[in-house]
Amino acid sequence: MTEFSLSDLEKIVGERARSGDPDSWTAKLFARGIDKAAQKLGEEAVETVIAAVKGDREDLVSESADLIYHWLVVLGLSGVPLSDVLKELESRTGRSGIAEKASRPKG
Ligand SMILES: N=c1c2ncn([C@@H]3O[C@H](COP(=O)(O)OP(=O)(O)OP(=O)(O)O)[C@@H](O)[C@H]3O)c2ncn1[C@@H]1O[C@H](COP(=O)(O)O)[C@@H](O)[C@H]1O
Repeated sequence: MTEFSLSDLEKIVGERARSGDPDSWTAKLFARGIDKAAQKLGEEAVETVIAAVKGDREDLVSESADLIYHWLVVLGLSGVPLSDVLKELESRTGRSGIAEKASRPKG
């Protein structure tokens, strides 16, 4: 299991966005703004769906990586930290009772 996390990628995206490096895809996307970044996110989502429906495992992994990267770019451009999304997801575990069920003794 890799140690690499979404939080690591969020940091890289933030650093590359601020780098001004002409070779950086991240810096280019940030310069082009939210409309272009959101469009790319939509395209990667569609490509991920196609890979899943085709049952192409290799493409599904690759397109999922593109999707998550572009999603973090859109979050960054929108000023939404990843931690806000994780907090929202965490709050939903309580809503469904999964967290309580997991800690309850069996039997
Ligand atoms: N994870 C990614 C990542 N996934 C996809 N991409 C880029 O996303 C782009 C999408 O490719 P497409 O073919 O869909 O787009 P395109 O045809 O080139 O562009 P358009 O014609 O649609 O405008 C490609 O240029 C990919 O290289 C990524 N670019 C960067 N990262 C991460 O960001 C880091 C910093 O990258 P740079 O900002 O490029 O230094 C990298 O080390 C990676 O960790």
